[in-house]
Amino acid sequence: MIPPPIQRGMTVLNRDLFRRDVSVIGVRVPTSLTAKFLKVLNKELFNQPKLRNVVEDPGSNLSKIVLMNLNVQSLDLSNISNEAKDFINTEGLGVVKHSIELKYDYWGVDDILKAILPEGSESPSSFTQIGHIAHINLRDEFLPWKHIIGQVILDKTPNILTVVNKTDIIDSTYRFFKMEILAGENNMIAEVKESNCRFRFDFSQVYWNSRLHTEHDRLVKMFKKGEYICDVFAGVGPFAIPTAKKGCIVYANDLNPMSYKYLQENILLNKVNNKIHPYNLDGRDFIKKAVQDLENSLNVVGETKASSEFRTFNHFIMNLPATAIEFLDVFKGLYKDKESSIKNPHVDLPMIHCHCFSKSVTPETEIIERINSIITYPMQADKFKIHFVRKVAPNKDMFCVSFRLSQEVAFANESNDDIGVVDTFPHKNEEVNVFEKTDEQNLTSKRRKLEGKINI
Ligand SMILES: C[S@@+](CC[C@H](N)C(=O)[O-])C[C@H]1O[C@@H](n2cnc3c(N)ncnc32)[C@H](O)[C@@H]1O
Repeated sequence: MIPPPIQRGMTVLNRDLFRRDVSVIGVRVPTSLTAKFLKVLNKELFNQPKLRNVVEDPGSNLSKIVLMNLNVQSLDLSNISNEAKDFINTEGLGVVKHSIELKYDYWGVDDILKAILPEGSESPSSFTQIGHIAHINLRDEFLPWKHIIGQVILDKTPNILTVVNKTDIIDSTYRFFKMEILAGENNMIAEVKESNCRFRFDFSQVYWNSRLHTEHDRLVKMFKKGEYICDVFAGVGPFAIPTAKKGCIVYANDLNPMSYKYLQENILLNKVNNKIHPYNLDGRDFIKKAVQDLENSLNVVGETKASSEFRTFNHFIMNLPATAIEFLDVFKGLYKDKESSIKNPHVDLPMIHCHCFSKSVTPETEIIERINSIITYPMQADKFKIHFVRKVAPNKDMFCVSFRLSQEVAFANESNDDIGVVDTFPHKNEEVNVFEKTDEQNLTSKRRKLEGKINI
């Protein structure tokens, strides 16, 4: 690939400085002979990405110019193959100089950034796409060029209207990242499609991670139509909504008022309002309330009364990996009032799917120890199924531990009211640093092209 002109020291993107006139040697060939001549040429051909080997001849409409490789620099064609030379001589073809003007549009993100950033830098061009938003995580060394990097990604990526830099500062409660807009529209309301459902949310105020797609699908697949599912840390609904769509009854909760707002919106968007009960509570309060609400609702429809069989959730989902294990104490004595009806061999206590991080070299042992110390009625290691979800940092992995709530824990003679509501983490609302819109016209035309595509 012909590189763009080097522009070290550029701090504001000037696209006009990315012009390059490339001088190419060409052979003027009658149109009728062009195909034959091309067969003779091999290594001699121009062969540059996105550029033609054969161009119009400005001097005649009866002939074409066949462009030679950039190694061929002299009109005497000294370094081309004998076969090609013979063809040219036999047919009496003329040799000309041809000029090609390359502009900013010709090069890709990496080419442009390599020309601007300090020599030897790895191009920081990789990003994750959330709807129309590209988010990158720039290393400190690239921060002086952050707006240029954002603008080049914006210019060269179809469907992207906003580029943000996601910093490592995470809201400790609601788990969303502080981010700043580097280029494009100040519009953080993303729409994405996952598991055949639509999700709309403000990416600067709620948690969303497309890398969890497989984990969302894995658990959703596990649930059977008609089961009762309790999603304790539901976010904007990536477990809850597909689960409801497959015919489960879902109780879904998130403490972040913005997640709750978009969870409700997504429930409507996906037409599952008769299947999901949304809550905006702390996880502990929610678990107690959801268990009670489900029981009341079953009583209303006569299910529990009609049979002496106890019914409750089939599954709890607890995806708050930083602290979910600490919430497991709420299950101690959660069903102690139901002991007589539940101690029926045909009744299963719920499965709990609790996400967590581990930095241990023996994560299984470490995780089980942590869970057992919280539930205080230790369970054997073989009662836990531990699934590796993903690597989140070089020495930190995310797991999902699945286990069935034990009778010892469920009927423990402890009042889980004593546990109280623990606000484990102070809430820190980071402000999103918003920059001026850039290249309004480009964006408007891009948006027009995108219209109809975004509404998935
Ligand atoms: C890691 S996110 C998971 C969201 C969603 N389940 C997913 O898979 O994308 C954890 C969620 O828990 C919520 N959260 C944090 N602390 C909470 C608490 N004490 N009670 C309920 N929700 C909480 C956060 O707002 C966040 O949306």
